[in-house]
Amino acid sequence: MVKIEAIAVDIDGTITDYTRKLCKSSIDALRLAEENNVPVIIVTGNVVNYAYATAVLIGCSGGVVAENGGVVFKESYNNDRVKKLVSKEYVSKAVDHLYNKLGAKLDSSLSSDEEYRESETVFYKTIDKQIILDALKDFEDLDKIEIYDSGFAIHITDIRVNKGSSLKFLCEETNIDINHVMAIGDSENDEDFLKVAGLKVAVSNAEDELKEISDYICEKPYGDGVKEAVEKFVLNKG
Ligand SMILES: O=C(O)COP(=O)(O)O
Ligand SMILES: [Mg+2]
Repeated sequence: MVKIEAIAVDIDGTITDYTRKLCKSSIDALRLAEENNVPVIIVTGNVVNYAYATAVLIGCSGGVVAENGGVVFKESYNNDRVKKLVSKEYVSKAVDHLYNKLGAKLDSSLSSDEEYRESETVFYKTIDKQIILDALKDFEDLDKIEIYDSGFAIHITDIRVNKGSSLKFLCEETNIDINHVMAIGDSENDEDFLKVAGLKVAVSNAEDELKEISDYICEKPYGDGVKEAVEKFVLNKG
């Protein structure tokens, strides 16, 4: 069994419940990991300031991958702590295309944190993903973007980055061997970072596609699943 030297963990649906409330069990488990010198990296589709606050409030020291890989944050970057890894050029073009096709009905679904998003655009699931996919069928740069359904929202991101490529980048910058990272997630936007990590874990509420690529599927959902994985693979309690 590979020795776990860091944990990479998703936020929504993994350390939170389905209403996005943080699970106490995951807070306790991740703090215990940190106390055992296993840093925790937050890997999320949320914006960097939201992810940063989550990391600080829990006590995670490993840095942050935000916006599905578009932005990373690490304390040790000193004056350059937040790094934007891709431009919003193609995403913005895609969003213009969507507005041209679908008009004002998109407005009510646009995520309220859009003004903070550096590299992607997010719509609430009040609009159907299929409507977005259909409207983008004739978008000229369709091969430059990716559409994810995180289970909580629909993300339009740049194909050049994902949670996996940016986790790798962050690990290289901070001298963490990715083969010794345990990655935990719940949804389709987590596949890329589970794939690059040494140990791939899905919480029990995860979608089937993620479970299929995982080394371990938790018996428990959400934060209780995170606790289960930390106890089993980091604290070696079973
Ligand atoms: O931003 C979302 O829609 C979900 O966020 P997550 O990647 O932390 O689950
Ligand atoms: Mg999630």
